[in-house]
Amino acid sequence: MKIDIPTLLLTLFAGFLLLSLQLWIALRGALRQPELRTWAQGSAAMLAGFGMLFLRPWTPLWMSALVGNCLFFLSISLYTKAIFRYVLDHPLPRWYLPTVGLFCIALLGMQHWVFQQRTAVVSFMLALMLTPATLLTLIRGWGNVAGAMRNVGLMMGLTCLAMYARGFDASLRPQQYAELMAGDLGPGLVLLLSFLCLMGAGFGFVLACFERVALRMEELATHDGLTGCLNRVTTDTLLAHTLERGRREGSPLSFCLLDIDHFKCVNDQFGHQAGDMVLRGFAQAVRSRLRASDVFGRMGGEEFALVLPATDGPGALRLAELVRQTIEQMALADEQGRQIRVTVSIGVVVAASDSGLSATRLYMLADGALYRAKHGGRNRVMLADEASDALARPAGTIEKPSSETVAGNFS
Ligand SMILES: Nc1nc2c(ncn2[C@@H]2O[C@H](COP(=O)(O)OP(=O)(O)OP(=O)(O)O)[C@@H](O)[C@H]2O)c(=O)[nH]1
Repeated sequence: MKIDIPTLLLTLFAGFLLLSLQLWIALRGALRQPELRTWAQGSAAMLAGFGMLFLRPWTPLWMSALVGNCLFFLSISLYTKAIFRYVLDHPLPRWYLPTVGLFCIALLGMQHWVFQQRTAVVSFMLALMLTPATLLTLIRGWGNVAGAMRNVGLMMGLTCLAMYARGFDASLRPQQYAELMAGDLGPGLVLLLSFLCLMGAGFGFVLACFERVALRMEELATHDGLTGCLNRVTTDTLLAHTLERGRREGSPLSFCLLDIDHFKCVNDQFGHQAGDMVLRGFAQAVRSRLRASDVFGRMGGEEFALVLPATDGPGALRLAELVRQTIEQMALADEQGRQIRVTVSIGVVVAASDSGLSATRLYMLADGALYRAKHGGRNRVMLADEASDALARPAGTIEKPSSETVAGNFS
């Protein structure tokens, strides 16, 4: 059974036209991502390549074979560039474009070869050009980036396999590829499969870009952009959730409020950017002391919170003290190399599984303990006391003991 090659080319042309249209729509919408733009350019080149091949009966051979294949090479290069950007955030490897250039020059020398030989070599060239991006997507992109990239990797892998297969088949059974406008069923299907998979990779890439945007938006909605900690809303939600869960499972929960001491002085003395750097360093240092199940959130400004599931009083106090010491020992430097040191005050509250304390009440108690820690000289950990910390401190009532000098915090 024979397959009519122009029909096949027309089908692929229509498919890539649809893909280009999708990409164009995606690019005009909220998805203005450079990688997607590069992929769209690749698809436009692919479309033009198919156009050239389709026009083969009516154009000189050099135009369809040379220009058409060069357009395919350009298209694969652009796809590869998009993948490298997406997965590694790197440009193309230095050797890549010179190699493609060599392939284009080789095409010039192949103009007088018989069709079968050219088919074999061009198939190998296309497969080789696609291999780095395929391997990159399968190896590096598999676990690290959006799940849709797995589909892209699989589709590109199938394209590569189909193109290598076509190359080998055309070398071993050249008679099957003798006719320009009609192919045997097997080779025709392999050709169709290779480009359909490439088209599938394109749709997968659009999805992967959407998925990455969605992940970023989710990250922005739940995390603090400066420190990478959870934001207040998420921390509050997780506190209520963990409290309820502890109650059901009969395990205690501890909640800590952490407030960097004299943080205003850091901003005043070293500048706001250094202040931001301290907040990031602080978050990183605290995080290094936590278990995976602990919740660490930024409640606003220089105030942070820890939700410690299945942690009793001694455990929470031990961790809080460890955090306090870690921050006390943390040495950061601003851009001019000036050393910045900060300390932290921590209020801790423990909710036994049968305590009936609400999340709001826990927050008030921890805040009261934090107030006592500040009032008692800062750089210390205080455990909440239901009797004395029953009422949250009025806002802005932390007094700086007169014996304390701000400069003592810095060196
Ligand atoms: N650099 C920087 N500063 C911030 C940020 N958020 C809040 N601040 C500053 O943090 C400071 C908090 O000051 P205060 O509430 O007086 O507290 P403090 O100076 O740490 O004093 P105590 O808590 O009493 O030890 C203010 O100067 C805020 O402008 C931020 O994201 N970046």
